[in-house]
Amino acid sequence: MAEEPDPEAPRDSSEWLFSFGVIADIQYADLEDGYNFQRNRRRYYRHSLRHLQSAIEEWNKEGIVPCCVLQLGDVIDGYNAQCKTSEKSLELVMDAFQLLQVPVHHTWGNHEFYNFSRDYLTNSKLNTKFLEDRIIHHPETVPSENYYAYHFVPFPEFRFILLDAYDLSILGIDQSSPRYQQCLKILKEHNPNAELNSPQGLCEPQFVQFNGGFSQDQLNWLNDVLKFSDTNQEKVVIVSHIPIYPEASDSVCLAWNYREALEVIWSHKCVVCFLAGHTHDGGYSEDPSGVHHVDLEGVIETAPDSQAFGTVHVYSDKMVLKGRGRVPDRIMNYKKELL
Ligand SMILES: Nc1ccn([C@@H]2O[C@H](COP(=O)(O)OP(=O)(O)OC[C@H](O)CO)[C@@H](O)[C@H]2O)c(=O)n1
Repeated sequence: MAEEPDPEAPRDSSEWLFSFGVIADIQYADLEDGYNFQRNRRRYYRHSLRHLQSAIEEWNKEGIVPCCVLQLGDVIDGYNAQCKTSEKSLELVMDAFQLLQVPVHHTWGNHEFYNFSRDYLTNSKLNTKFLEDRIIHHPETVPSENYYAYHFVPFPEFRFILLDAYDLSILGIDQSSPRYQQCLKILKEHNPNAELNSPQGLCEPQFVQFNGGFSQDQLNWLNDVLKFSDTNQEKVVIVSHIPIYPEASDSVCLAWNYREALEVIWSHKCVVCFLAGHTHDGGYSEDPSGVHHVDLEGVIETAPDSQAFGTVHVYSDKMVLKGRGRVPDRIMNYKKELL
């Protein structure tokens, strides 16, 4: 287990344990290049599939293949819905993932809901809940079926938790449902704009339609899993499409109730890092409690001559993100309570 995965990495006394891959915001569509809403970032809809394929080739070729890949959401672009190519595009992306030698854990982002209903996603290949681990005699750590979240153990004493950042959202749900009405009420209470995607003039600019949040039910479940991890000296990685820490994201691209999620996380010692996508520009910050927040650079806004993915090497005292192309390297030391 002590073999060094990266021959160029500085050698130190820490022991390498395992590695995993990360990739975000592929947003594939068979379309010419376009731009983001502000028209200041180019989007490479067609080339994003090539970027994914080359990431998979590189992961498969790594000396020690990562144990799994975390796909941080927005796998195909919302334009597919307008072009009626949602299923075809999803199939192409899934065919690419099929070539990966290890399991992929899929997170759901806003573009999943532009293309598919929640019910459709639940029955699709983007539902990787079958990869979850159950903790015997701890029913409180079993997630509800009302949201798409689960946890798994890729390596002894490490628990990964996938969160559903659109658990509170008006995307992907039937407009006649009580849940839709409840979420629309929350959104409108914080956003008086006629265009609910617009953050203009908001004191809490994250309250836009293309974001979402975590229900109390999901936060209670997260709290119970983290309590178990604390008790059992586990180290935890949390994965969500939407970021929750303002210093690592722009103020618009945060989860509606990011403060509540932070409160839960900060009441436990076990969390090492929070990995998210959504912002496309990327970001990083270590919060005052020592949790590392990484917002991964999005594939969709990555020029053909660059790349956007990474491999996280997990050691006994830290995690090291080795980024490719636009994704910078990050060293995430464990808090002293975890050593
Ligand atoms: N200020 C804005 C921003 C966006 N919109 C509209 O909202 C929809 C989603 O936007 P889009 O940029 O496609 O969402 P992404 O998930 O790709 O990116 C998230 C962040 O924007 C990245 O910085 C779309 O219909 C936009 O037109 C808006 O109305 N006002």
